[in-house]
Amino acid sequence: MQLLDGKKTAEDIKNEIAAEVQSIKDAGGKVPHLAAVIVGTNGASLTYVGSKVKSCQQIGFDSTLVSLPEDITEDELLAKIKELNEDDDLDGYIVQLPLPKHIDEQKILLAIDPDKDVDGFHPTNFGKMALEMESFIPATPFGIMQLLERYKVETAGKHTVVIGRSNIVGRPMSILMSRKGNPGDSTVTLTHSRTKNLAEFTKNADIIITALGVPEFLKADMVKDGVVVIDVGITRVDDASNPKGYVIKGDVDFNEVSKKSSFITPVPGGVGPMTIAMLLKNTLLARKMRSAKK
Ligand SMILES: Nc1nc(=O)c2c([nH]1)NC[C@@H]1CN(c3ccc(C(=O)N[C@@H](CCC(=O)O)C(=O)O)cc3)C=[N+]21
Repeated sequence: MQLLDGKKTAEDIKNEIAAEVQSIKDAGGKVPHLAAVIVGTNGASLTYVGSKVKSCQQIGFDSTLVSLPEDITEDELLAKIKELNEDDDLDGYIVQLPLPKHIDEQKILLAIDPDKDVDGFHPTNFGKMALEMESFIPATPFGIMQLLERYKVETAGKHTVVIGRSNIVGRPMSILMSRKGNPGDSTVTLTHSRTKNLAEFTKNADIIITALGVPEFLKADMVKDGVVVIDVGITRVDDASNPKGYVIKGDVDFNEVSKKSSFITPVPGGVGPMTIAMLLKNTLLARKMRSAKK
């Protein structure tokens, strides 16, 4: 069993980006500038946005945190987005999801300038991804592809089973694994809450990618020997014995499933840190594209 160490790989990627930022600076250029919009306060969202800001400082990006009240109207949020689209200093931004229920998420994502959409959630970028054109790849799927690439996990001709069809992980992941190239060239099954006999699929999978949010859902008897397991689940489970008051659990029963795996990601320290690294990578790409345009 080999661990796919997201924490270490994310550090490597951040160091590579930091070196590029330094050479931009040396050449007298403008460093990338990333903003995050967060509406209201949710513990997990704050953690994520907090580590993003910290990473920006670490690698020499400019960063802006746009904190908006929970009761902001849709029109007010759209006005803010227009402002960010027009801000010439800003290279890319994300609008942290989920948004409060009174705001139409689709409408907000459509308003983001696709050239600044470093989350890759705008239909233009999603479409380009599906058509194998160059685009911003959503950070979590992009991070998973990087892990597979850097650890030289074979994917061509393999049967990949994705569990979960969310717009930000499961569905884009199924598209990326079926695209031509390495990693890719996989035969993909996208499973979800209406799938019957899920274990019949997972037992036949060479690669399993779980993005479900159900702690320890995937058990050892659901996988075959030598399987590659990518665990995208991160659920906070109350735990009074932990100083934080909670522990983070993935979708995979790691202790048992790891015994049968050829490669497996841990939680925490797997896909999560990669997500942040790839968001930074997309922001660097956005900066390069914008400077090439002028
Ligand atoms: N527009 C938007 N884009 C996102 O990419 C996005 C989002 N909204 N909303 C929330 C989810 C969640 N997400 C995480 C990223 C990193 C970790 C991460 O680094 N996790 C650490 C543990 C962190 C902890 O202690 O909670 C780990 O897995 O090792 C977690 C969660 C990005 N998301």
